[in-house]
Amino acid sequence: MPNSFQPEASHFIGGAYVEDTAGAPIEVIYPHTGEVIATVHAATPEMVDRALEAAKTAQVDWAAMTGTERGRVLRRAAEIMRARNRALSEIETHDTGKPLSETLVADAASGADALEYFGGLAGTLTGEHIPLADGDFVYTRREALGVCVGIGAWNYPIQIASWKAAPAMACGNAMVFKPSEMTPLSALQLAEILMEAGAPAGLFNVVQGRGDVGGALVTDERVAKVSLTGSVPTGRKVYAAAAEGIRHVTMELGGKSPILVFDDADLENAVSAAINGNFYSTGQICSNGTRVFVQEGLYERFVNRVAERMDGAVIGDPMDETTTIGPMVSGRQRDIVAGYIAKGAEEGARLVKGGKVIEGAGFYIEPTLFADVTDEMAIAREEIFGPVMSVLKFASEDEGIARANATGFGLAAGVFTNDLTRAHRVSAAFEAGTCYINAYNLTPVEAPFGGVKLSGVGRENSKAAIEHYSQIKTVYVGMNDTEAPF
Ligand SMILES: NC(=O)c1ccc[n+]([C@@H]2O[C@H](COP(=O)([O-])OP(=O)(O)OC[C@H]3O[C@@H](n4cnc5c(N)ncnc54)[C@H](O)[C@@H]3O)[C@@H](O)[C@H]2O)c1
Repeated sequence: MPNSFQPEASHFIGGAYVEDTAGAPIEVIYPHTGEVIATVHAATPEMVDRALEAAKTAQVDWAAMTGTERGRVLRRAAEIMRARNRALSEIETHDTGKPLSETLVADAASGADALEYFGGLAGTLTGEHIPLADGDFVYTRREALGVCVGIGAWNYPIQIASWKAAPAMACGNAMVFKPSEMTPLSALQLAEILMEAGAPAGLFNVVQGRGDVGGALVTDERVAKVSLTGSVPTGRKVYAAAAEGIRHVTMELGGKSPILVFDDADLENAVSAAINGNFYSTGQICSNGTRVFVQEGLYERFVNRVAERMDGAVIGDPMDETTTIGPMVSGRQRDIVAGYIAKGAEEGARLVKGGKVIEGAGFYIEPTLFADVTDEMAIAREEIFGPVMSVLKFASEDEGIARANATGFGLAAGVFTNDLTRAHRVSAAFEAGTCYINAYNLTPVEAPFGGVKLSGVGRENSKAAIEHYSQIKTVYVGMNDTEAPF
């Protein structure tokens, strides 16, 4: 068993690794081999309490620093993260099974972007001055919320941790982060990096555990804000639990996003986007465009071309840098996907390519293409979170938009067309938080990211995230005598 992935201890609290073996063990499985590569322990109530207390204490002095000083720490952390990109990517590949060809460019690299971006923004955060009658005025102070809780999903562990921690810390908050129990390793690395970059002990803490540990964090009275990345069912629970204490929330939840490909689209670009938007990270991406609506005139050519291009997928050892499709994160997730594939075939979709579980120790399944999918089929309605593309046929623009929006989700949407006005008209009509024109699934830190409808509330990345990690205090200044009726 490779033991280089065993962390020094399960949790990172108050600036140091902390172990408490009284918590239930959680095995970390390498999805390529099914081997246990590390074991951590779920946080006991005592660990949760210590982490929240450490965050509460650290937050006071951190918020008193200038934004420029806070930003310096974040930008230093970004540099350390970039310098360690390969080691962090190898951890992420072993934790998630995602190929190294991806983790080298999309995980810690994106986390570093967030630290750098919000590090740069920290010094610019200000309130405003509002002049009133007779010399009175109001000024506003942009203040931190306090202790924030971050809860992560397993598909982009260090990216999710960084996307939450960076804006939180830029605004003067402290954080307790709970990674997904499937992928507990890399958030500990982020905690180490932040300490090395000069963050005070207790500013960013990591506790391990399952939903019960998440639940304990969400309802603690020391917590001002909860940011969750996860599924809609978990989102409902966490949002409701946070509401009890009137806590701020950001909910980054699931999706079933549409891509509309019109007859006049550039075929190769649309096919590339559909491949990226369904098979990158073996399909385990919230904003994937899993319902690909293709206009009648291009439909057969599109389906054939996707199938041809799928022959170029390199499935296998995720540590081999030529691999483009790794295993699913777990046997359970692979079985869920296999179940959807069986249902798709049963419900009459045309299986064009793939569809089979790849037998062996790892959790592999073939990238799968279904054509002739209809709106009522389970594969067109439910989030699969695996490498399954559904292609549906449409005729008119109005029909395409109506069907694209006929879902409870609203995370992302894409349109491929060379008609300039149609591209903008369709984007305006999409019920989605992020829309793409002749592109798909790019998430630069400068752009707001988040969902509408069941896909969530709040935005990550960009200046918009600042609104979700700070609050405005109004200070009214009287410059005149105070009048009273008696
Ligand atoms: N919108 C986004 O930015 C985004 C990004 C990645 C993944 N996702 C979504 O995440 C899902 C896949 O991730 P997952 O399977 O890890 O999600 P999940 O909902 O099962 O778990 C997410 C996290 O919530 C925790 N949790 C579970 N129950 C809880 C409770 N009652 N209280 C507090 N915390 C609790 C889990 O331990 C985990 O850390 C998909 O639906 C995907 O679309 C969304």
